[in-house]
Amino acid sequence: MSKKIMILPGDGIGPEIVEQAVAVLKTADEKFGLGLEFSEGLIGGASIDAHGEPLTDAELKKAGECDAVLLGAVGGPKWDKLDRAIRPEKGLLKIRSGLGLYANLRPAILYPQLADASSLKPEVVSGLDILIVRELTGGIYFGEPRGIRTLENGEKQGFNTYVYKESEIERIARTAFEAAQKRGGKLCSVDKANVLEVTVLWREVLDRLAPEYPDVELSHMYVDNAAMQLVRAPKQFDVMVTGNMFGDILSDAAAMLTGSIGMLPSASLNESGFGLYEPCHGSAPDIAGQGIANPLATILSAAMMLRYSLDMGDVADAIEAAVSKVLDQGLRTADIYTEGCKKVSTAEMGAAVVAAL
Ligand SMILES: NC(=O)c1ccc[n+]([C@@H]2O[C@H](COP(=O)([O-])OP(=O)(O)OC[C@H]3O[C@@H](n4cnc5c(N)ncnc54)[C@H](O)[C@@H]3O)[C@@H](O)[C@H]2O)c1
Ligand SMILES: CC(C)[C@H](C(=O)O)[C@@H](O)C(=O)O
Ligand SMILES: [Mg+2]
Repeated sequence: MSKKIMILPGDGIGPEIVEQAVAVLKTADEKFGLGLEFSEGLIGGASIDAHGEPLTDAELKKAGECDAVLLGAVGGPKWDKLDRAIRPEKGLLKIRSGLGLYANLRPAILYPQLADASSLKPEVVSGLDILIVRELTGGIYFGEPRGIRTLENGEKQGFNTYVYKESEIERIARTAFEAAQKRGGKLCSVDKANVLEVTVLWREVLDRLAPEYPDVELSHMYVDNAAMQLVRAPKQFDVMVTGNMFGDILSDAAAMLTGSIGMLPSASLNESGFGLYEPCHGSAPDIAGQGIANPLATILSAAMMLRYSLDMGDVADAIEAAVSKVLDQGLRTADIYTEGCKKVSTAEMGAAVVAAL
């Protein structure tokens, strides 16, 4: 039976990196006979330009009818001056929320070949393998009321609302506990329970569920300390679980431990295992169009797609092994380049992964 994959390249470097990931998927399809079928759609600035909105309802419906979605990135200076309701980023929030993709898995793994490219000393990061589980459809990103209002004295005030229901906390917590069971058995929940009531509730729910997972060692950490610990001694962590905004920030920090944000893939899953797969980075306007972006985070996101949504774990393993092989060959895009290696373009890196596969 064929598997329908919707491709949403988006903006900036999005189309450049997605092209390489699709080439890898097509090669895997030919080699292993996967029966993949591709369709392409618009999101972000590309959709604003074509339809006046960052994601049409028709495109959202099409995405939901596929088996999985692969996305590049959205946003860029061209659309920064638009009314905030039609910013490219709203398209991303609409697809995440519209498809119920509450569980965002962001694995930060250091490939040993990139130890020199990490921001930290090799001995601090060698063997690093962390999974950040980020709640993706709630919290301050979606809480109401929100907006910018004018006060009686004429001054403007911006406001957002940080809310989580117990049920929202419970389902992401279960995702994280189950992930910890399959990995190193350690779960660190990150909050700001010394200040924010919403995260006092977060902590309570995690503690209530903990006895159901006796094989998982649960700890709690305030987000400011967690940011510090991530760059001090990251290997103390196995699985980290946190809300939408803290997860956004901590995953970018974790990215640099692996050498570059261009190495960090992600999966965003709903209750039935349907998923959207995208690199954790953005549209990188500063390097867009130059053919130098690192496509590996997107290629690794495609591997996650095969593993989590299409039940093709063996093929995912083969793609990850191909990525490791090109790193063994010393090939590096500019962001992960270190002396003695061979600097390659986006397309050369993609072609090398295809060849290795
Ligand atoms: N998931 C997404 O679509 C997503 C994520 C983050 C930011 N954004 C959007 O992207 C735009 C730019 O945001 P930003 O500059 O804060 O973050 P960014 O992640 O786009 O870029 C941050 C830095 O990392 C570099 N970088 C990112 N990806 C890279 C790659 N694959 N290879 C090499 N270098 C890479 C960029 O060149 C830049 O210096 C904004 O409009 C933002 O809203 C989108
Ligand atoms: C572009 C933005 C809406 C998005 C987020 O904050 O979730 C991005 O930073 C990410 O990490 O995927
Ligand atoms: Mg982010």
